[in-house]
Amino acid sequence: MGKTLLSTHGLKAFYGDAQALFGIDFHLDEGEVVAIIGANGAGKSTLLKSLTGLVAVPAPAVCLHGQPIGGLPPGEIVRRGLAMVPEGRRLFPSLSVEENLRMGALAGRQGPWTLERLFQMFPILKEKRRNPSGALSGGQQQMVAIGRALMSNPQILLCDELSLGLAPIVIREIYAALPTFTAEGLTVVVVEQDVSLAQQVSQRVVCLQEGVVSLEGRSNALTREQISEAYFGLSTAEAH
Ligand SMILES: Nc1ncnc2c1ncn2[C@@H]1O[C@H](COP(=O)(O)OP(=O)(O)OP(=O)(O)O)[C@@H](O)[C@H]1O
Repeated sequence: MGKTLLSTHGLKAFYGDAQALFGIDFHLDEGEVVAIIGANGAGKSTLLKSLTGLVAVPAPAVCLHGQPIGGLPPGEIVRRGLAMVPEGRRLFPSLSVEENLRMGALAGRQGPWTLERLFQMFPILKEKRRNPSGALSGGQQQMVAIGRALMSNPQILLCDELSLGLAPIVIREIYAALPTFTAEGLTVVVVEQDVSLAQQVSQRVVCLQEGVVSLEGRSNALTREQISEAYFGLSTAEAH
């Protein structure tokens, strides 16, 4: 595995007075796919938002290539190579597929990801390039959201619940694109509610529980019991 690209150090995050993260030490090595799992409200989205400047955190709490980036404006963080596919996709529904994709390039960098490259990967988007994105199916909209993030040519792609509301066959199709991203040198984080899927698509799993890391390990080495305990705070035996 490559060297550490991104790291957090005792990361705490707040919404007003309410604390959501309680000292997260997280790291991301070059080229890996890491899955973040955890129950509703565990802090998964808050972690991603803290990395991308959407939730303000102290500068030294998040480092990219060893440089503090915590609390930088989101646009600056995109320029430094982090891009997020947000939960719920957050497209501009009245804008066309192509316009949504081009938005992603505005704050970004030069690199391998162009409109043509995305259209090769997701040919349906080429077919529908002039359609309003709001008229697409959920899976196609997710492809647009991924494509928009890739258009900024990130080093790190953070994906928040790609599978939300999608049929299993569509989810498989979306996740099948991950190896193409890593082959281009991308490092990927996926937040995923489906634990088996999270294990299948990643090399490493990090489980959050109530704002702390409750488990971390190789995806193929963690047992159901370990995950169950880390996820719910109960062992399987206790849960039944
Ligand atoms: N905008 C907000 N204002 C106040 N509290 C928030 C806000 N967003 C999240 N929280 C709280 O922060 C905690 C972590 O939420 P977060 O959305 O990060 O969890 P999550 O693991 O992503 O859950 P989910 O799977 O439901 O998206 C929860 O207690 C949640 O209620």
